[in-house]
Amino acid sequence: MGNDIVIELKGVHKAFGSQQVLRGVDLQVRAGSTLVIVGASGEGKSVILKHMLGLLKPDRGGVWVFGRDLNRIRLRELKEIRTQFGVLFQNAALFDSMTVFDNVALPLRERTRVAEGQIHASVMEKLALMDLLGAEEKFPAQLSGGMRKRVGLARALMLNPRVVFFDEPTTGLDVHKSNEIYRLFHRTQKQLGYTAVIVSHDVPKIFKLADAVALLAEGMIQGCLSPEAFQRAEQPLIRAFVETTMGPIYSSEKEETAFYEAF
Ligand SMILES: Nc1ncnc2c1ncn2[C@@H]1O[C@H](COP(=O)(O)OP(=O)(O)OP(=O)(O)O)[C@@H](O)[C@H]1O
Repeated sequence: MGNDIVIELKGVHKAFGSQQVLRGVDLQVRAGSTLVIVGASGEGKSVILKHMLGLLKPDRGGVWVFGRDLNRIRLRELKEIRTQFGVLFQNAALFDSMTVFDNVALPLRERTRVAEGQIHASVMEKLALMDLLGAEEKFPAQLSGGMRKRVGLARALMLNPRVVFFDEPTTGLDVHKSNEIYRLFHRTQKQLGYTAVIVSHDVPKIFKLADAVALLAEGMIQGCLSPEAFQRAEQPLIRAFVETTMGPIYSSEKEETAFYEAF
């Protein structure tokens, strides 16, 4: 594994009962890059993320994170690796009974011995980064969907992770709010320099942010290419995916303008 590869899957097979989901997935994630995994619903994109996070074990094949074989490490080491991960899943998974401040402070309180004074400073810094100052005493139910995702992103970035995983981060948001999430993603990635692995249906928008796009189909990665190469690829399954998803690229000129203005 080269020094600049932070995560690698080699020949990963995974079945649930009689359902064979992954049939030999090979994939590499480069340090500091943004990898976007695309593919039809139910193909196993989230299953790939769960292997990277060490939440699922392959039936066959292996997963290496920061050069370490997840099949050969102890739980303590896996937990140590996970402290360098940030995760933003579809529902943002906030605790409803906790304020925004406490939700964002949680990783520091649970996983570190940082003093409350420093926690306050760190939380306020992340809230400012997400344009959330003033919302710290609110509860999740009092927030809009877009704000909830931003709180989730603030929390995911709290421990300054080396890798951040996004599983369909804009599900349920309108165009404006999903552009806002991608704008904040772009800004924080530049500032903090993390590696990003994103599962998304926001094609073709996501191509603007990706360094590499990987198509999962028939249980395998059919190609992991730059967005430009992906859109020109001759490989029949990639071609078919591009043709069905790229259709009319933007539904309106207004939407296109709004997207570009967001950067
Ligand atoms: N823990 C599990 N037990 C049994 N089946 C599972 C489990 N996790 C995933 N699956 C099955 O694996 C398949 C792939 O699921 P996955 O959620 O990875 O798809 P996906 O590509 O992320 O889909 P979507 O784009 O709709 O989110 C599905 O058929 C799902 O039901």
